[in-house]
Amino acid sequence: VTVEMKSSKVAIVRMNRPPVNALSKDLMHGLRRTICDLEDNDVKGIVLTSSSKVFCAGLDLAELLNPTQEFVSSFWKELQGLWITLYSSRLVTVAAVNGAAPAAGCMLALSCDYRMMSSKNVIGMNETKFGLFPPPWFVELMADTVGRRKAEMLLLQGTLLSTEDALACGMIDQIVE
Ligand SMILES: CCCCCCC/C=C/C(=O)SCCNC(=O)CCNC(=O)[C@H](O)C(C)(C)COP(=O)(O)OP(=O)(O)OC[C@H]1O[C@@H](n2cnc3c(N)ncnc32)[C@H](O)[C@@H]1OP(=O)(O)O
Repeated sequence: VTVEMKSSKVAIVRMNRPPVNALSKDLMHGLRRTICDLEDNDVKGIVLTSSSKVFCAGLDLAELLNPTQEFVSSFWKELQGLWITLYSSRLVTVAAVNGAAPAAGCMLALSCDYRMMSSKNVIGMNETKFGLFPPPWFVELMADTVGRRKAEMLLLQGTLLSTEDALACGMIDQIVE
């Protein structure tokens, strides 16, 4: 995770785990620590974005291949901790979605106060496409953002929306070129 101060009050927080910013346990820990440190330093707002062409590919599936019970438990704790920290942060949080944002990548964006997204990208929770279902708090985030029925349809079908369709249903707030 890298931090660039745009002024004394606004920080650009970039996920920097090539090639796709898959959320490993370490990346989630680093993100959470970064947000907490900025909160402690009188910063007012952050822009969460990526240093590569993918915003965030969601959870690191490689780390979740044949894990021990202990690892799954600590991974889950880190995931929940990151969500709680970002969602409940006192900072003004803006997601600048500058690449694909599937599954937990979408969760990060929906946990922010405002979402802008570049065109020709995709965002959504596609877990059902590979036999998983998003955790309940992912579901609630989506329902709070786009409405319950729309969320049910998107989540059941594991739909990834284009930037334009995401704007049309309110999943994002602005398209930025
Ligand atoms: C503790 C239990 C938790 C249960 C939770 C259930 C909820 C699950 C939430 C999730 O987030 S699951 C993850 C879902 N993510 C996806 O479906 C995204 C999959 N990836 C893609 O669609 C694409 O990679 C991309 C993000 C659109 C980028 O495409 P691009 O063409 O730019 O790159 P690729 O050539 O596809 O990938 C490059 C490289 O990265 C590896 N990779 C991609 N995604 C992941 C990932 N999520 N985890 C780990 N690794 C990933 C991909 O395999 C390639 O690797 P190499 O072949 O180069 O080694």
